[in-house]
Amino acid sequence: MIPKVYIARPVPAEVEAYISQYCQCEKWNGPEPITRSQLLKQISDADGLLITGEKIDDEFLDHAPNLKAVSNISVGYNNYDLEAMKKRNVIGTNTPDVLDETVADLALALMLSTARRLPELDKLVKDGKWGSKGDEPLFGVDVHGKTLGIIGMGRIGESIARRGKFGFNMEILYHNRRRKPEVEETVGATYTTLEHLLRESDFVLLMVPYTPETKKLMGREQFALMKKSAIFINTSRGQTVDEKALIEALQNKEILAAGLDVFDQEPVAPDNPLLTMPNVVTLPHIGSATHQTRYDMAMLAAKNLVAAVTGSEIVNVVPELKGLRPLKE
Ligand SMILES: NC(=O)C1=CN([C@@H]2O[C@H](COP(=O)(O)OP(=O)(O)OC[C@H]3O[C@@H](n4cnc5c(N)ncnc54)[C@H](O)[C@@H]3O)[C@@H](O)[C@H]2O)C=CC1
Ligand SMILES: O=C(O)C(=O)CO
Repeated sequence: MIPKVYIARPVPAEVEAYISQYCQCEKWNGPEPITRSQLLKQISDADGLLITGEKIDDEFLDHAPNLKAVSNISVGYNNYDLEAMKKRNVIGTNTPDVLDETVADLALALMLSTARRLPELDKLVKDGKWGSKGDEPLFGVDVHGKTLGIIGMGRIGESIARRGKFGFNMEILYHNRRRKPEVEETVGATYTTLEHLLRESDFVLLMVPYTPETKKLMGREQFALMKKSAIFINTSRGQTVDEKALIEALQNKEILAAGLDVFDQEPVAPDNPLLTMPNVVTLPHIGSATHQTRYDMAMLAAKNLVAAVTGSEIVNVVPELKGLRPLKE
């Protein structure tokens, strides 16, 4: 039997063609992203699914009794209810490695644009107010030579650390679930406690996955430990931050500024106070969004999916679901 797969997100034609060589494909063609209720109607006979971040939980799996594999076009897989998937023997995959350098570029871009106030000053120039903001000088703060504290020294964290060290001569502190001697060796990074990192860093950058353990990892207490002159960057997931505490820390000038690619609620609510703060640079979750990298991610996700539904060796099963074998029909 040829496996049936449902492609819930737009993918390049080559990616669809690749999947079609092995599977019977259906895909979402709507102009807007597929909604959950629309997706639930499409999956009743699917063996495999290609998605980006849709929640895979008990309710979802109840609608997909044949499902063997879900392939995320993203490295983060906090959308997987791992227990629900384990219970039903549904494999989940993700797309690590191919996006590391692109996301690291974006993290540095966010650091630079927050420190040097690029969006604010870009707007000034375009509004015809070259060089003037009343009496206030248009000065920012340096990035080079400062201390960068990375929370979550994984694949992307390491790519960021290299840029900080070798591109900007920064001192790198890191906090991670486990110590990484290889990064200490290659980048000269120093492993430290979260508290020490927060106290010492000029830039605090969050690059952990979103898990029950990292939920609101940055809260009121953590922001209070940061230097008043420090900049907070979040390129992980919005839920790793207590957003209310971040807003208060900015309002109370406990920290200088923030650069955010991710938010607790996405798309971010139009009345979110972060959107009106000139010292906050906001992006619409575009860490990996270059043509090449999104192509590579989609192709990798397609290969993971095809391997999973055809019973070949799958490259990127997420660690918590390794060892599952799809039930044979
Ligand atoms: N903004 C964006 O567009 C993107 C965001 N991401 C997010 O970044 C995350 C990280 O991606 P990778 O570097 O590929 O993952 P990774 O698994 O290689 O690295 C994550 C690191 O965080 C550490 N960690 C986990 N829990 C921790 C805790 N409680 N305290 C301290 N350290 C902890 C792990 O030990 C690991 O070293 C993804 O899970 C995703 O949520 C990833 C890509 C793009
Ligand atoms: O891959 C991820 O986890 C993202 O957030 C988008 O690339």
